[in-house]
Amino acid sequence: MAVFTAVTLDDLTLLLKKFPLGNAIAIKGISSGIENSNFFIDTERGEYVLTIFENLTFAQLPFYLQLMRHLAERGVLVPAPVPDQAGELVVPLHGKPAAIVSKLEGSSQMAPQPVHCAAVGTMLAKMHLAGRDFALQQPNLRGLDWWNETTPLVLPFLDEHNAHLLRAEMHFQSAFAACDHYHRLGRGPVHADLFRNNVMFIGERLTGFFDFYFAGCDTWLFDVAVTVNDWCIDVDTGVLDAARVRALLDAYHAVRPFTADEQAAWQPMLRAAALRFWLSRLYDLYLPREAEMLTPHDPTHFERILRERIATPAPGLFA
Ligand SMILES: Nc1ncnc2c1ncn2[C@@H]1O[C@H](COP(=O)(O)OP(=O)(O)OP(=O)(O)O)[C@@H](O)[C@H]1O
Ligand SMILES: N[C@@H](CCO)C(=O)O
Repeated sequence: MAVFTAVTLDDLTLLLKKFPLGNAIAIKGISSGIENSNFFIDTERGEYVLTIFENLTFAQLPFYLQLMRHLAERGVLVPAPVPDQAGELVVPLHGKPAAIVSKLEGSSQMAPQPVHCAAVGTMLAKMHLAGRDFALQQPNLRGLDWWNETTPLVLPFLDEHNAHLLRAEMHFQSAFAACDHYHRLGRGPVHADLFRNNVMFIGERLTGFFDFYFAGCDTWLFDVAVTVNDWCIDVDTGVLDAARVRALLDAYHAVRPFTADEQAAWQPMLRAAALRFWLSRLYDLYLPREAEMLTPHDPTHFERILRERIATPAPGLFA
């Protein structure tokens, strides 16, 4: 159950007085999700999603919501935030920041085939291109600096085998981030968490990307690597499925062609993307925040993926 802050129909009626959405008709808590309180709301103008942000502050939210607005205005399929009568995208509700966004149709595709991966690749490339003229800047808050801060916090909890892997990979990634071709990689706003559960489909048609609350400015290739490490694997082993990898990468390449620098950076970037989620899952498991209310995700999944990416080269970005 992931409604941490309750909202009644009366609360919604009051809130909607500030929005051009007509009267409130119904509100229903959404049970999935571990970060925020989410609700489907029915209004006289249609169906929307209301989110109360449990951890992000008023100051942090404009980057995410304005990015979603920017992308939606450019035809990228993402929830469009609804401004209130004063033009604000973030409003207070029960003392916490809240936002209303359009509701995407469809559901998550948790057993993707190449056709789904191709649709994700196409939309991801469109998103990267559409983000090029986005004015706000925010670093990826789960990037190398955060890995450096987090590694010493989780190391004491690891056995020698995993501690060795983590130290060695941090060493490898620090060298990678310092090399010339890394600095030539294309950059911009990235989703940075585009897992199967953050994309909607109706059948084979992609209807939208959502949950932008780990977005930040980073290399586009990092976003591709995060996405491939989730969409194109056998979930039990972490081994890449060549047909799905090819479908996703070819579709992306057709919209925004990969560069030679990206090709050279691809194998280390897949490792970086695995490390990022291994670390965050270790952190959530061993150092849970006070407000954390649900079971953390299993870190061993990403330990397995990291070991597999080190052991087995992935298919290249292009032929
Ligand atoms: N714009 C939207 N349109 C349709 N459904 C949505 C939308 N936003 C959220 N949802 C639904 O709400 C659920 C929870 O949302 P979300 O994943 O953003 O929650 P969270 O607590 O931020 O998540 P997470 O666990 O992924 O960190 C989603 O699985 C989806 O079913
Ligand atoms: N996608 C992340 C959770 C944060 O959305 C994970 O699987 O660890």
